[in-house]
Amino acid sequence: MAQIIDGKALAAKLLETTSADVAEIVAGGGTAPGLAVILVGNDPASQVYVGRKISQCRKAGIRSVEHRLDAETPQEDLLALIDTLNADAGVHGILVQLPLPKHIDAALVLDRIDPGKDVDGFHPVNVGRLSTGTGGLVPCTPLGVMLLLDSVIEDYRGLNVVVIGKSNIVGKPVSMLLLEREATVTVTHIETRDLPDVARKADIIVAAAGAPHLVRGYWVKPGAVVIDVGISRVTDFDGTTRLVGDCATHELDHARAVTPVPGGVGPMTIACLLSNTVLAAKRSAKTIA
Ligand SMILES: Nc1nc2c(c(=O)[nH]1)N[C@@H](CN(C=O)c1ccc(C(=O)N[C@@H](CCC(=O)O)C(=O)O)cc1)CN2
Repeated sequence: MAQIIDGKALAAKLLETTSADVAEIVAGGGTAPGLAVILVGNDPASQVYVGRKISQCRKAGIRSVEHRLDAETPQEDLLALIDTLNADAGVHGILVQLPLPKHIDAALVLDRIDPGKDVDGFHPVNVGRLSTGTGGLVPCTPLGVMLLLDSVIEDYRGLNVVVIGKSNIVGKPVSMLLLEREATVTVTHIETRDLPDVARKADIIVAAAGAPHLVRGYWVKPGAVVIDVGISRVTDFDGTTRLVGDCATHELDHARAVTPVPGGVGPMTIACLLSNTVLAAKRSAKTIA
């Protein structure tokens, strides 16, 4: 039976450490870290995620300000709000929830965030820093994936990792983090030939394709570690809906360890957002390099 890596438990631990960090900053006379969360439109899943981010901030002692904008908000208004938040010394982290409505150029918006406040790690400066291994803020989901992997793997050197999906949010940054640990990383995507054969050579699979149950049992070599980043809502015959990942976890008994969906990578994303906010606050106060 494969070990189930408990993302909820690991996220709870990280949140405890983050809360303790915040308490220490405040006890030392510093300002509590502040996070601004921008949500444009009414996407139901985004509303849930933003709600969770705000409530976790409250629990950790992070000041959070929510900016809910109408779906029709002009791009210029969103950019102007970011300019205001960039200039606000009480705001240490700025996050624009994705996806954005179609009339808004997401790249332009993300580029407008001060890189030091870019707690999502999506700004080109932070992307560059990650790819050159020179610090910066690291995107939350890839950071969460690494912490989950660190709970079962000590030494990545020479391990074969197959990343499924080449998105800017997960596939590319997680590949950079794994390269830093000297793993041998293969990034695959929709055009990759013989994907099951490629995957079968992996010691670690990071599945981030957003394709329900794409990774079947025969794709996974015995003893491999499988991190399932995908979260899709599927409807059963009787009309009930449920969340499933990119991996057919019920076929992965021969794996060494797997993350569940829900309860794996998802909770880590929010926990890492909070720890990035504290890191950004410490850097702005120059208490950390
Ligand atoms: N600005 C950003 N936008 C988006 C990001 C991001 O990191 N920054 N990631 C995703 C959405 N996301 C956070 O924003 C996110 C997704 C899922 C979860 C989560 O905890 N999932 C649960 C199950 C969810 C449920 O119960 O409905 C789980 O996997 O256990 C947290 C955050 C896209 N947008």
